[in-house]
Amino acid sequence: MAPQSVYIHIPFCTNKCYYCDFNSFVTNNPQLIWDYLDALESEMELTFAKWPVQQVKTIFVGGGTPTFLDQAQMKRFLEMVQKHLGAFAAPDLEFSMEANPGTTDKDKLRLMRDMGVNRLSFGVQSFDSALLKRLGRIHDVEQVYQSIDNAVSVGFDNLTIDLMFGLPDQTMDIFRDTLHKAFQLPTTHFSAYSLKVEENTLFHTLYQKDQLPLPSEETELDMYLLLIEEMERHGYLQYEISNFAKPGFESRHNKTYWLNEEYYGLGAGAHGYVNQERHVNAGPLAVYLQKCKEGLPRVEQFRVEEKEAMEDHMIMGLRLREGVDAQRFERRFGKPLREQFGAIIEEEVAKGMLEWKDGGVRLTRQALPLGNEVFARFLGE
Ligand SMILES: C[S@+](CC[C@H](N)C(=O)[O-])C[C@H]1O[C@@H](n2cnc3c(N)ncnc32)[C@H](O)[C@@H]1O
Ligand SMILES: C[S@@+](CC[C@H](N)C(=O)[O-])C[C@H]1O[C@@H](n2cnc3c(N)ncnc32)[C@H](O)[C@@H]1O
Ligand code: SF4
Repeated sequence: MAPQSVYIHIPFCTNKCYYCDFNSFVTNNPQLIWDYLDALESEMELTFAKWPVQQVKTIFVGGGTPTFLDQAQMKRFLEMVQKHLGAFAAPDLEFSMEANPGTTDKDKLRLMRDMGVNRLSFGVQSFDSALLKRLGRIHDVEQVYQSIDNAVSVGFDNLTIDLMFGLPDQTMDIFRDTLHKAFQLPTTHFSAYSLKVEENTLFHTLYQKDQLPLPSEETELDMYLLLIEEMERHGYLQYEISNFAKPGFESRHNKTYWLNEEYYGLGAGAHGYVNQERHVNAGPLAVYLQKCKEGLPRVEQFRVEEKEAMEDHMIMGLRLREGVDAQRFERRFGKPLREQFGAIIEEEVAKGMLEWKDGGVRLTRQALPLGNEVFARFLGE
């Protein structure tokens, strides 16, 4: 069965945020973007010729900052998506695009909506202007409201917001205020991540010099618990460690990943999972562009053997609040979940980290902040 989800990466940003190590580049050369779009189209052609699309249920355009594209570039990009995927779109296609406050005028948003985008993911991070500056974001709080107003006014009704916590000098009160402001907005979904200090970022340099005043681990945990409590109180159900949705508005694209299903991955640095093989594309722009002239832009590709697929299945699936469904596991691998992982599961159940519920196994509430420790148990056994 061909993948039913497509990820497309747009690796450009106005500025590099101080904490970010995602594959993104700052450029003021429009030609580079046009060249990138040509390369992307050649990757699409080769990919879909080799592994033909049957039906597409989700498309996710991420970055970088997809809305960094100007009106003409956005039009070219969306026409390309239409040309290669339009005929295969499921009637209830979820078509998400990341949008950064400060890069979303009404005309661009209207074009996006007219060309089929039906879900926007706003990178807001915080409703505290000082903190936004501290993060190196290009927008202030006013621009968040403006962007969301623009989106609603051109007809978007499925909006998600990314937030971050555990940020330098962020107090519980600042975070509580951010949540309070977030709940005033017409959103169906939130993602909230605790800051990870990544190598090769300004934050990492500051951290090493002891100049990054992060909240204590205890405060960070309190923020996470506050997040869960407040989301629930406002009707957003926690369906994954970092994700919350009004009922029916879970991200179907991201569920592809958590359910360990296959997806096409296109663009610089994108990863994909097609025909039982995982692959990673070249990240640096020059390499990606060059490789696309010669064929597929992949730098890594490997077949996922059954044992690894089972481990992935656990590690990804346990992120979901519904957990890993035992029947689904058995249907996919022809082997009962208890037979493959029973011993580890029972040990973790005894420790209070996992629990059986509705025919599946999932993290207990107390294990939610400690997921990584549990996931590690399923690796390389
Ligand atoms: C971690 S955020 C979550 C998005 C948002 N919170 C939502 O649910 O709509 C998504 C980011 O992960 C990265 N990403 C997702 N899928 C990817 C893929 N297949 N290949 C490469 N990067 C990917 C991209 O950088 C993208 O901006
Ligand atoms: C790759 S970004 C793309 C979204 C978009 N470019 C933006 O920043 O508005 C996806 C999300 O990952 C989160 N993120 C990025 N770097 C992070 C880090 N070092 N620690 C925690 N979350 C991070 C942010 O919430 C961000 O919105
Ligand atoms: S806008 Fe998003 S992708 Fe770009 S540098 Fe900032 S966090 Fe990273």
